[in-house]
Amino acid sequence: MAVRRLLSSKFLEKVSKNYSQATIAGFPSFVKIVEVGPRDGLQNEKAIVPVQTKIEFINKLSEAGLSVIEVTSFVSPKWIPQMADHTEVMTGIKRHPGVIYQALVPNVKGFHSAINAKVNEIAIFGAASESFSKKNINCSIEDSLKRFDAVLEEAKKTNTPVRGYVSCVLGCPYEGDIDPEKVAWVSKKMLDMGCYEISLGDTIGVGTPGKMKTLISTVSRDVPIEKLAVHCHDTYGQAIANIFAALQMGISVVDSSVAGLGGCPYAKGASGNVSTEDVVYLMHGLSIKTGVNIQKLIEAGNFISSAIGRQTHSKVAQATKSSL
Ligand SMILES: CC(C)(COP(=O)([O-])OP(=O)([O-])OC[C@H]1O[C@@H](n2cnc3c(N)ncnc32)[C@H](O)[C@@H]1OP(=O)([O-])[O-])[C@@H](O)C(=O)NCCC(=O)NCCSC(=O)C[C@@](C)(O)CC(=O)[O-]
Repeated sequence: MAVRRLLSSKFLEKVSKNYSQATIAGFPSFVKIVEVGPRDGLQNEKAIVPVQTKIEFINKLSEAGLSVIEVTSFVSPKWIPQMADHTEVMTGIKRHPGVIYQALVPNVKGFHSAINAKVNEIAIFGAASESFSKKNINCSIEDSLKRFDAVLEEAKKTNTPVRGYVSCVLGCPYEGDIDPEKVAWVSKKMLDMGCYEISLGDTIGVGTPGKMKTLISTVSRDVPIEKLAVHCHDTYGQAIANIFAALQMGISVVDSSVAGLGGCPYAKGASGNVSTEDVVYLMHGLSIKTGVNIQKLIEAGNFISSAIGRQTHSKVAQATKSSL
């Protein structure tokens, strides 16, 4: 009975209300969550998710109070068929004031399509591993940087903010360990091109907290800590621990995917991102503000999980369900 009470939604509310208390020393007072579920979460789904389902899903995420939502990607439909409906989805969603609706863009062609669909921001995506770069975007790291430079030049003309992703920061499915210095080098290049934020992607979720701390201390010598974000997949169950370690290092931007959806089609075996519900629960438990309503977030996660016929990977959503 006591356990059921602990897991009840009232308990969730209580944890969420904790964040009105004083911030715990050493942690940020606010963490920006970048919700990547509609893009990273769905891109790997074999069955095409109907446009209306995606739109309803994104509208629910907006209602949950997320301030940044990665809606889709303007990539080649031959490479990622699930994102071929990018324009319909981007133009079909209800825009909430103050919410940034972002999309992934690999090249200038994608940039123009994204701008025509009225994205607020774009994200370019590179890697710290040569092999992964070739598999994912069909070019070397050096060539990818030239492509990104061209995108950044276009973005300046329209004052479009650009975020940068670096994949394989804690390991690569093809090369194994990746030198943190290489991650720092690619991150600095993207920053110098004009990216306002660099998201460090543990694409295959192999990192552990000690490695995360070494990575952040290396990269933050070249990129200011306030411009860094972490993007953790949960393949080995380390994502929440890695995010906690990142917070201790001063990180205050975290990418996550509601219901723990996702995986990269060019990183075999990689599971979904850390679930947003679990991240929000962690933050609120640490008295860190997120602006997210956890109940509405869980509803959005349950909605998409049932629409695509999958169990949620969020421990918080599972606990809430089992207590009902
Ligand atoms: C980069 C390319 C395009 C190069 O692909 P390519 O084949 O080398 O490109 P291309 O320039 O030779 O063009 C080939 C065809 O694609 C078309 N094309 C070319 N560009 C576009 C575009 N923007 N939109 C629509 N169509 C496009 C182009 O028009 C042409 O069409 P065709 O003449 O054959 O009919 C391709 O490799 C690609 O689209 N890759 C995307 C891969 C991807 O989306 N991966 C998943 C996202 S990354 C990720 O998940 C990791 C992350 C970000 O979450 C962080 C982490 O976890 O680590």
